[in-house]
Amino acid sequence: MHLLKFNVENLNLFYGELHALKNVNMQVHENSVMALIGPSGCGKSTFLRTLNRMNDLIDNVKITGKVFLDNEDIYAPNVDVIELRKRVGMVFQKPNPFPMSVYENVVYGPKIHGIRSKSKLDEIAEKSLISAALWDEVKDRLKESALELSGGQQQRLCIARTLAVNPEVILMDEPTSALDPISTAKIEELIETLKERYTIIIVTHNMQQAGRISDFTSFFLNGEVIESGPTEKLFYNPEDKRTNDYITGRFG
Ligand SMILES: Nc1ncnc2c1ncn2[C@@H]1O[C@H](COP(=O)(O)OP(=O)(O)OP(=O)(O)O)[C@@H](O)[C@H]1O
Repeated sequence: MHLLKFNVENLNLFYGELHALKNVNMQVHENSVMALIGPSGCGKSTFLRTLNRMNDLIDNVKITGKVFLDNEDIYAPNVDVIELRKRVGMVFQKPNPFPMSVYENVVYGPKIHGIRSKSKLDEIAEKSLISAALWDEVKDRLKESALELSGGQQQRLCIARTLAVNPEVILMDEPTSALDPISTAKIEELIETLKERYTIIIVTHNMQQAGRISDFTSFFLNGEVIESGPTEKLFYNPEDKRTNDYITGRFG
């Protein structure tokens, strides 16, 4: 069994009066893919954002409980949130490249983190684009605006941008929901190779996708984790009737 990357204990999150995450407990293993599924509004994205403290940016949020990353509580007072977000990168639903060149998108993070050497930045750009399965398509277009790439290419560019700062975990919030089936298949293939080096946690509305790409799945409902475990078990032999009802399409 892989080492534990995240260990979440009794996590609660409130947006003002709204109790959006209720006593969530979860363990995520290193070099695995965890899918978060559940109907709209059940707290999947909120939970994902607690793992790199993106909710800190939202007003009026209160969080209790613990989130351990490699046994360190990421909500402890001495935690450097910038460093945390470098270790735990994020890819969003809509590809959001910066309005700059393909190359500048990828080296943006490394530059902010102080890397100045052109040859080093070139190396990072090439390596990250290769890892994001985009290099062959853009190696002659590095100076072009990222906004000229197709949607699927833009999303792989966003993945390359995340990889460029050397993360340990990649959070993905419905990364293929805005993409066509071919681009989706490319991202799914990519996730399969990325998990050899990274831990991946992905929100998806697409149950087939969860079945194809994840090792573990957690089913959320109304802010609670109803069931969490190996994907095959959750899909073919769920313990909770609500899980069964959801995966067989009875609601959501
Ligand atoms: N910034 C916010 N401020 C206040 N309430 C919020 C905020 N973000 C989310 N919520 C509320 O928290 C609950 C959980 O939302 P969340 O986006 O985490 O669910 P989700 O399962 O990811 O939904 P979806 O699948 O539709 O993206 C919802 O009731 C939502 O309206």
